[in-house]
Amino acid sequence: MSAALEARGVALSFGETPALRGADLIVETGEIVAVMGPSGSGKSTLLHCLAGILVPDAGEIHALGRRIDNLNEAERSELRRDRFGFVFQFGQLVPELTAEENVALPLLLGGVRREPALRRAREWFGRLGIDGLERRRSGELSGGQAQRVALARGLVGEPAVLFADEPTGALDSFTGEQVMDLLVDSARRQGATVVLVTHEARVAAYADREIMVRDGRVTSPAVAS
Ligand SMILES: Nc1ncnc2c1ncn2[C@@H]1O[C@H](COP(=O)(O)OP(=O)(O)OP(=O)(O)O)[C@@H](O)[C@H]1O
Repeated sequence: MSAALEARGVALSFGETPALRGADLIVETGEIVAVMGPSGSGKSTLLHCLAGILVPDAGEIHALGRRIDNLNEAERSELRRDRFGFVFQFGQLVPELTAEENVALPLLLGGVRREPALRRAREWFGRLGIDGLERRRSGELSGGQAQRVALARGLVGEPAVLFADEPTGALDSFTGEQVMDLLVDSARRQGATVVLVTHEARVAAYADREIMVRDGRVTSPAVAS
């Protein structure tokens, strides 16, 4: 296996608050890694650094065979748009858009024309068990339905890496497990690498490997054994 993502000695502070203090991590291609650890330990900050959203103060980030921490904002934004997918805790759908437009959004931003983008978006509704909801707006969806729409949006562009930050955090346990089943199944089907931040052991159990972040460092195990 080759590495999809690597953090080397990554440090980042928010003002006086150190969030990461020398985090090391290697995620292999196609691997599903759960990032666990106490509240405030730096899990989300690590995900944001690996995804090129935040730039570390020190250390290096490598993604998909290139160093990314020294790219400029436009280059990182292009990388995120073209190669990464994202799912967040509260779905963060655009309320003015229909569900299918939300799913199509990464394709539209990537330059795909509206009709083919919507066609590809619609394919996901059957796949994720939410057909019939294509024209609804986010205010007309249940939490579980909205999170499936968000998952479809994260995967529609066939990203090399899916970043999921507490994707089930706002869901009851049954709905959360349904969303995790779909996330893992779809990611494996696409061969996507997944970085999953969660504080729930039940959710982490879906991953190939669990890593622990404490006080801004990866304490166990930073590399697949
Ligand atoms: N935008 C920000 N501005 C200031 N401090 C921040 C910011 N984001 C994170 N921090 C601080 O950085 C540290 C790490 O935060 P981070 O969100 O990465 O932790 P976490 O492990 O994901 O926590 P949780 O499980 O509670 O979401 C915390 O001390 C947090 O307060």
